[in-house]
Amino acid sequence: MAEDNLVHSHDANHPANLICELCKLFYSNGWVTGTGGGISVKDGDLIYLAPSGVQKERMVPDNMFVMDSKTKEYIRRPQIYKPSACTPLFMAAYDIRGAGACIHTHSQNAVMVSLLYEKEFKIANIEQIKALPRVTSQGYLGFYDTLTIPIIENTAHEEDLKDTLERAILDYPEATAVLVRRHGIYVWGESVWKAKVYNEAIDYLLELAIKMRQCGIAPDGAIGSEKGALRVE
Ligand SMILES: CSCCC(=O)C(=O)COP(=O)(O)O
Ligand SMILES: [Zn+2]
Repeated sequence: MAEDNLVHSHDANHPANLICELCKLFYSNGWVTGTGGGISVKDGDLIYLAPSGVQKERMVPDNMFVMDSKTKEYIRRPQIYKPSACTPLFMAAYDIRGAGACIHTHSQNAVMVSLLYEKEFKIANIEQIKALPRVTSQGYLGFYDTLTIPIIENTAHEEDLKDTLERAILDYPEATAVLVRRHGIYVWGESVWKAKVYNEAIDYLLELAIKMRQCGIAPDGAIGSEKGALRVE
């Protein structure tokens, strides 16, 4: 294919190589098993997308789709595959937030939290929150800040999440992620590495919140509110 030079590179940081490397890592964390989930990367005007319905940990750069972000047309399109069903959702993060990469996982922590909370997930006063951006202003959240992630309802088909995901992105300008009930999470960032770190930090906080609730501790409670829960004096 004439456009193969768009995905063939010896540079480990080339988007086509990064998508394959990161999907292996995400697979080992249980985030993209059974073909679900994935990652898209934007490089200048080019958007790199994985194929749909494939084992994400076994992909090679040659499998990648490349879209022109301005015309929204594919300039590389492997014939034996369809592009990821997450493409319209990744586009929402690029078009509305100017993201540099967007990750979708089927993390069980994300699914579990979506079952425990109604409209939004909140957690406060935990050190790991400091890995997450303020988004509407420079810098990162502080230890005493509250992280809020909206939750949208799932749909029968991934692409049909587009309108509600876009609504949530607009309604929660400080969010860098959206949870999808009974499904997983979308996390984006200014660059591929920031998106990766945000996704890791959020998953840590989701897992922690589940454990806190199991112990009767409110994840968004004030410091000291845990004293009534379990503490043995
Ligand atoms: C078991 S995967 C169901 C579809 C889905 O939720 C998903 O994330 C698949 O994305 P793909 O990139 O394979 O179209
Ligand atoms: Zn999915």
